[in-house]
Amino acid sequence: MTREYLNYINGEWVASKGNEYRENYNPATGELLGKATQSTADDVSYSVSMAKLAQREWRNVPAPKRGEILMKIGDLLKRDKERLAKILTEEMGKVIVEARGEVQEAIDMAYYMAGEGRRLVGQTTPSELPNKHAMSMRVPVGIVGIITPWNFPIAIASWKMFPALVSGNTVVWKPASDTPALATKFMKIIEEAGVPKGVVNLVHGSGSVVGEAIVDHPDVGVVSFTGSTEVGSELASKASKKLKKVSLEMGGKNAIIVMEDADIELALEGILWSAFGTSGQRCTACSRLIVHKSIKEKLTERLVAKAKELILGNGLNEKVQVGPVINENALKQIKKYVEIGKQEGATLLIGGEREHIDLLKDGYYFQPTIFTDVDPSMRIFKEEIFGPVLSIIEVNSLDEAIDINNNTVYGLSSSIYTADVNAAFRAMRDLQSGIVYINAGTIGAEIHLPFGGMKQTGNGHRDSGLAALDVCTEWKSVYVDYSGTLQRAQIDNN
Ligand SMILES: NC(=O)C1=CN([C@@H]2O[C@H](COP(=O)(O)OP(=O)(O)OC[C@H]3O[C@@H](n4cnc5c(N)ncnc54)[C@H](OP(=O)(O)O)[C@@H]3O)[C@@H](O)[C@H]2O)C=CC1
Ligand SMILES: O=C(O)CCC(=O)C(=O)O
Repeated sequence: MTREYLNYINGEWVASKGNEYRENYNPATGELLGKATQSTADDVSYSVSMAKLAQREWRNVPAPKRGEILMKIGDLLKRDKERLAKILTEEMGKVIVEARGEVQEAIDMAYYMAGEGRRLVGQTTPSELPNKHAMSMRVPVGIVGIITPWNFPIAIASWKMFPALVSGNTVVWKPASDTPALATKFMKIIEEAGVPKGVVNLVHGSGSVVGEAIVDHPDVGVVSFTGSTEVGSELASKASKKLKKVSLEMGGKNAIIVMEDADIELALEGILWSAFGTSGQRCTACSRLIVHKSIKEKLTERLVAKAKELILGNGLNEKVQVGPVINENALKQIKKYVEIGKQEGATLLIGGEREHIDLLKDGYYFQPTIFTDVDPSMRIFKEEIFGPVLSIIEVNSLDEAIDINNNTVYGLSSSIYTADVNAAFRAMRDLQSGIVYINAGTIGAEIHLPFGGMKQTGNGHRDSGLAALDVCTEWKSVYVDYSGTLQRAQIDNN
């Protein structure tokens, strides 16, 4: 029997009245997994009204109690970690070990934000006047609209949802159309943890209907989005006309720099997993390798040999290292860029084709692909491909490497391999990206630090870490005058 994924609105599992469904498939095998209800703008409107009602009480639940509920969510995610990881691999394709790692991020985020329930610190300051108290506190914005992508379907949702909940907001969440099964299982855990009805609402459906309705709704105070630059910038311009707060986390064209004094074995591992892990479908994936001329040949040779040995296949098999890409469109998009690279004059060293695996004929596999002789004017150097495609660029100095790293409209993650502490500190200072790694690849962010990028990767906001609270709260400054007399600051009596 085909599984049905329903909306969860005001504590009830319901299908959209529109009565339309979208099927979801296992990208490793082509197997039909289930079908998700396709919601309408009316469903969004109903969920927003329920979220609004629920927020009246939720905002007054003491924050430590809200934190306890998040703690419970963390416990349940931990209990069901293996089941969640399996659903994630089946639906999205990433290999099981990465899926476990992603679920762990949601667990970590739940516990981290649970602790925030006992902090949520504001400031107290001296007043200019006698017998007057001055302080500031965070207050919830109200309703947070969350729109998430398929590549990290539970981690990114947790980065956005848990800060919103602990600070007293309610949520309307639209997951990606390609990952409704995991969203449903996540929502069931939230329900089981005792989150009151209406506090988190899940609405399945397309970006153009459900996503836009969330952005358009006047009662949604914040929209937190991760996905493509095209959709993010479009959505932001609409929302900003309504003076909404928008947090955007979008593309990347991340680079690893390898200097002549680097530990080559270490660098090879970092490059391999940053470029080909998750089939290159991370916004932090490394798609540009900037190598010092003196070691380029040796590094390239070793890298190609290692990439050839990667085992492609169904990520449920523990031995598999690279799973499929998300769908047929992704395959086409990646192949298109391979052809562009060839036409632009880059040299294809390995890969470049769809991979057909005997027993997995309907899976969407793409070979790990490496280009060399790439220059910064090429589209494969500049544009996000979101697949297992790496471009190698040769440099003569650290200055040149940093310039090339920064020569992109994006600014998410950068890395440098070097044994020179001076070079490491210069890179830390000068690389224009929200995340910098020294002697590690471009992937593997931890939840207690801010996650996000500079330039066109985002709009200045961050997921994760304490910075995530800034997205879903406002600052309120409060003055308490207990002098019993009329006193006014900033009136000069002298
Ligand atoms: N920075 C990152 O982490 C990510 C970047 N990307 C980039 O985006 C590209 C495309 O991936 P994709 O997942 O399709 O990204 P999209 O930007 O299309 O989708 C991200 C989310 O936004 C929704 N959405 C789509 N259109 C609208 C709209 N008009 N208004 C509101 N919400 C909308 C999607 O819904 P639906 O699923 O229904 O279309 C999904 O939930 C990738 O190739 C990659 O370059 C993708 C994923 C993550
Ligand atoms: O690799 C990471 O650090 C996180 C990646 C991620 O969240 C993304 O690609 O969307």
